[in-house]
Amino acid sequence: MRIVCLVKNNQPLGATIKRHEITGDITVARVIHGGLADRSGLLYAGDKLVEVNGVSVDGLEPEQVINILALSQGTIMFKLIPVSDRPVSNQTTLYVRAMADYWPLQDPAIPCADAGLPFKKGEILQIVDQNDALWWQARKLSDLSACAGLIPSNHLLKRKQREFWWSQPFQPHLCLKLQNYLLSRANQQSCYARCPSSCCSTFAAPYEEVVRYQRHPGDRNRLIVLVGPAGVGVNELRRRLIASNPREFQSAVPHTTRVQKSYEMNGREYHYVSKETFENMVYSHRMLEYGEYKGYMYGTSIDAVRTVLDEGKICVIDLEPHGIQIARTHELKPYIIFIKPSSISCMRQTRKNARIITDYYVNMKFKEEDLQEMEDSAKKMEAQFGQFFDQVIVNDNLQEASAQLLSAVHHAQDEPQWVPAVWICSDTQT
Ligand SMILES: Nc1ncnc2c1ncn2[C@@H]1O[C@H](COP(=O)(O)OP(=O)(O)OP(=O)(O)O)[C@@H](O)[C@H]1O
Repeated sequence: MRIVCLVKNNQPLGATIKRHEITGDITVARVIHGGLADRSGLLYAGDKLVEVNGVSVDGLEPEQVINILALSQGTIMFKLIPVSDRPVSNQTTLYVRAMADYWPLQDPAIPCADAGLPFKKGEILQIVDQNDALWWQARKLSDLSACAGLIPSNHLLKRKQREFWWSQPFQPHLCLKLQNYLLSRANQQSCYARCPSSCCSTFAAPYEEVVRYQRHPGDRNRLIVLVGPAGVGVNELRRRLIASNPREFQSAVPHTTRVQKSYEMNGREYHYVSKETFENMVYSHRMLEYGEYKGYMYGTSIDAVRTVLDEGKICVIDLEPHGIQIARTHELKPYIIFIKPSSISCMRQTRKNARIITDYYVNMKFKEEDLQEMEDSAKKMEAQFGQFFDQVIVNDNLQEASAQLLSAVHHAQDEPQWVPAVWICSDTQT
């Protein structure tokens, strides 16, 4: 038997308790890393509680013991039987990117909601304890000095996603996308990204292991991918970036099956290929995205991106969000920048003289519904793909957005970044 005294001082105890399934004893279920109990070094997972502040826990429910603990101020005295085999901590710290949001206060299954760590998709988490198959302990990268919190394990979060998915009304999944090889993404016909499992990624891993990556000056540049709703200014920003220094920045030359015009040069405006060649490229997964317009195929190939990168330049392309997963490879190491519209009231001012290309009109003024559609589409993109965005630029003032883009592109090449561990650890492409 051991007596343990902890001074609470309005902070949580930093431990959870449970009833042992076989013996019915109240035991310490887990000690939260960095919390009061952990820092004291006096409480361990598996310790059997006998008394709390002189009250026997025999026959009490865990909730009743928690109530006693919650009401205690100042010093808490535990009488306990120490666990015979203290867990040896041989865990390696792991960093992951959250691919889903998590709100502990809305999760009835969490052992202690107050000990939960809420997070949003895209946030980097430091996993400090995976001893429990269902509940891991983690900190946010943005607050590593804080005490850890409980998060659902990979397995558990996946199960939750699956349950949530089944509880939703059926919605047919369309992998149809708009495109911009010709005039505009807004006037496109059918266009497709290769549809990997990610496109139907309802059950994709909820956490992605990441590592810190610093590109060496001799390495290839990272591919820069711009994503945004039609009309937001992706093309304008890309054009301005390339025009600012064409020796440094370049776009990938698309492929097409349409006939070359007299003033065009093969490999400059497009790579002109036969339908058969184009289809072969699609089937051999060499297209990042492709589409059909007026009976001809258009697409951006991985080879075209590689050509730019091999010249030592920074390749800047725009992709529909469904194409992000295809571009996310060990070879291309894409840095994804989301171009976000500013508020509708701001756009009414800034887009007064701007022109949009629609299904029927080229160079048409933005109407109120175009701005609304842009805002709605941006929200959907963020909700579905926000976890992949390395940077978000609000395109309000064009000059400022261009300057931010330039700085983001250099940041991507020169500063250390969190990237998927498989890009670095594996020799194979992912
Ligand atoms: N910040 C801005 N302020 C004012 N006008 C802008 C701004 N950003 C873009 N524009 C203008 O808005 C129009 C649409 O931009 P852009 O063609 O780049 O859109 P997009 O995102 O590429 O969409 P799409 O592929 O449908 O054309 C263009 O006339 C462009 O000059």
